[in-house]
Amino acid sequence: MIQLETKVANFTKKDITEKPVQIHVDKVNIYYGTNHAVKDISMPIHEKSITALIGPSGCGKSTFIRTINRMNDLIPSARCEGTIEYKGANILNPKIDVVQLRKAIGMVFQQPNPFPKSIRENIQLPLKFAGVRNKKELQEITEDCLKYVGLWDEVKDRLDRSATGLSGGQQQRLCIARALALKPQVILLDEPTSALDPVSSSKIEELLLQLKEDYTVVIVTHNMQQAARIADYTAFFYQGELVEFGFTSDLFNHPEKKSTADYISGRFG
Ligand SMILES: Nc1ncnc2c1ncn2[C@@H]1O[C@H](COP(=O)(O)OP(=O)(O)OP(=O)(O)O)[C@@H](O)[C@H]1O
Repeated sequence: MIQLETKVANFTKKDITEKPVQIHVDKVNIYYGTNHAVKDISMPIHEKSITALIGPSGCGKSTFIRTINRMNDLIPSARCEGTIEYKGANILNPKIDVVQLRKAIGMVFQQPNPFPKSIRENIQLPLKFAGVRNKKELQEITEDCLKYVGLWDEVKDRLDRSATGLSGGQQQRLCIARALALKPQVILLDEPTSALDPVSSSKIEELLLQLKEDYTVVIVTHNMQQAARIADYTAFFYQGELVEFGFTSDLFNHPEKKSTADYISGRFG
């Protein structure tokens, strides 16, 4: 049992109004060929909350988060078993409409990956692909999403310039805006700030706290202070297993497992 000196989160357990579970993960196993990368994971993902996935390199965090919107389908050797129940269906069912799934469950990656197109096209191309044709509607959604991520004032005069001319932090906020344009319910973020400077990272953290008012957020992070600052729930992964899951304040202040305590106190990882 360890006590961190720093205040790990700006809430206590009793301040959280626990939201309903939106995604039920049950006995999920993921393999790359014979490598059993994720082992028998079961956990809830609560709606309009931030759930952080932490753990040392190679413990399966990215593999697991990618499975929630079937991004692992793109890896030929990947195979997944178990149930991830969302809206009454199993996300892992091969018959599920993956395009619809990825609209509902968007993803943002470690390296900002805007399309090498204009800022406007970054928001509007996925919308056009999804069938939105009305110019006024396209313009409104573009403005709303860029405002939501706090980018509108910075880019409104250069919407037709290349997105690759933006700073890393701006690009990452654009990628979040692009995901929001498709009106998702859930946003998955795989180490969204690890390639950014501290000021840009802090803006993204503020944005994530704002996002959870309207969206369910799942984030992989190597930065334990970040998990402690923003997450309502934290899951500690180690060697492919989910060692501990709980309220962030409990997990950081009163970890139940020795390996959790060792990891969050920096004794390994
Ligand atoms: N595309 C892939 N093909 C084959 N094996 C993979 C692939 N991606 C990950 N793995 C393997 O799956 C296991 C878990 O890796 P994963 O990247 O999910 O861990 P992680 O916790 O996200 O690590 P990191 O924090 O370094 O990103 C590792 O053994 C890794 O080598």
